[in-house]
Amino acid sequence: MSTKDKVLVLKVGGALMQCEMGMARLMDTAAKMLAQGQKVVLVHGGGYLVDEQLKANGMDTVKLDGLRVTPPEQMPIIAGALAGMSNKILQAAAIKAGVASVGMSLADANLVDAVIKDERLGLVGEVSPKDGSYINFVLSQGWMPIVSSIAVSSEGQLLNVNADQAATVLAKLVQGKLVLLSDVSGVLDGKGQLIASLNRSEIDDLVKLGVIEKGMKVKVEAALEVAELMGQPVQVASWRDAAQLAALAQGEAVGTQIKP
Ligand SMILES: Nc1ncnc2c1ncn2[C@@H]1O[C@H](COP(=O)(O)OP(=O)(O)O)[C@@H](O)[C@H]1O
Ligand SMILES: CC(=O)N[C@@H](CCC(=O)OP(=O)(O)O)C(=O)O
Repeated sequence: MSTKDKVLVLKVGGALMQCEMGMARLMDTAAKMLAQGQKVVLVHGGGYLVDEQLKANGMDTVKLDGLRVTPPEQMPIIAGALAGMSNKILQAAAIKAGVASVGMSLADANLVDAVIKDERLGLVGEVSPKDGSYINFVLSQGWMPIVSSIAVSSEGQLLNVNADQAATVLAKLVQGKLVLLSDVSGVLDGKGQLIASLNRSEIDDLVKLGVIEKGMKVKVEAALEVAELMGQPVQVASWRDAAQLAALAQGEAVGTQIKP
């Protein structure tokens, strides 16, 4: 299978939804890729919107090791911000760029199995791939799935899944190529310089030193899991950087390569 035959699983972080220009550029890039026959799954976060909505409802944000502690009373607001607001803002940007999309979440069509990850985190989900038939059907129609990281357990409980982890599961489900786009150009070293590539032992060292922390720690660990499982590099780059997006559309390596 050539690289282009592989589905591209593109994950964007929540800061994108606050940047009209960033969304327009990203969707133009997606439109170009689709026109070239490249299948794209867009997975999104929305952490900033969740923070805003919790605040507007008088609730606090607590994070543990980059993951949001999710008490039951926050779940409706979190689901609304991610599966509702963020998902539809991105669909609107897609439509504006001429991209036909299907807005969905991890709860759709048996995509994943979801369980509570760790009682200390409340309603945070851990997901594993289950059934790719619906997402593959959507891709076969030339539509772009836009997927939020809200899942539902077999007991019918809504669960909040970190969006980088959601992207890894979808990459496994469609055997795709994973690119994680954030608001930084990649993984940065202690001096703020872009690191071109990282393997497990280098990541462990930088985590121990506290250079890679919070959301970036979750991200590189998610990337490493897919890189090792699928024997291919995962890229961490930025949706803000027009040059990186243009290179991505050409199938070039961008940002930091997380290598098996
Ligand atoms: N070594 C690092 N290099 C780059 N960013 C880092 C690093 N360590 C921590 N970060 C933080 O991680 C953030 C990206 O993670 P996160 O906020 O979860 O992004 P997203 O919402 O795009 O998934 C950066 O904006 C930065 O604040
Ligand atoms: C469990 C957990 O942390 N869930 C995340 C889901 C959204 C997300 O990951 O958004 P970004 O990609 O913008 O960071 C949250 O509630 O913020």
